[in-house]
Amino acid sequence: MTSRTVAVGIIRNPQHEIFIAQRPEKAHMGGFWEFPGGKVEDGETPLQALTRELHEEAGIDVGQATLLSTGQHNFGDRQMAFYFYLVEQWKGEPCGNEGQPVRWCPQQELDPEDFPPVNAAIIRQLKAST
Ligand SMILES: Nc1nc2c([nH]c(=O)n2[C@H]2C[C@H](O)[C@@H](COP(=O)(O)OP(=O)(O)OP(=O)(O)O)O2)c(=O)[nH]1
Ligand SMILES: [Mg+2]
Repeated sequence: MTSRTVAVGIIRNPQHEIFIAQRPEKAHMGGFWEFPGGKVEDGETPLQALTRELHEEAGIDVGQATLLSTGQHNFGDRQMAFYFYLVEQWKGEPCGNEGQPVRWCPQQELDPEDFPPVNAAIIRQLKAST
């Protein structure tokens, strides 16, 4: 079974809205909403991958990122480890840099059902932290 590490950015503004993007229909977990991010490449740390992915996908330069939690998910055909970072400082205006649908969602309105299964725990954690 293949095993990958994924770095994910929870981009949160001062109004406690979170920037989310919709995965392309044909991608793995297609159609679900996600926190921008992607796979850690050989030779990268998760934080380096986060910075690269948020530049590519959301058009921002990460200032500071705090590791909130990690998670593991067995998707049946693949095993993945996740690093969920909270990003509250960045340069630029987050956008769908790859043409993907994006929106700002109030933290308390995040619905785990809109996201891949591994996101449920971190969404619960965010909502509990107000
Ligand atoms: N970015 C992101 N990926 C997630 C989340 N939840 C979740 O299960 N995933 C899964 C979907 C994908 O299988 C994997 C992320 O890989 P990706 O498809 O974004 O990879 P990437 O940006 O490096 O893109 P690519 O080069 O492989 O096309 O993690 C999430 O909240 N954000
Ligand atoms: Mg990605």
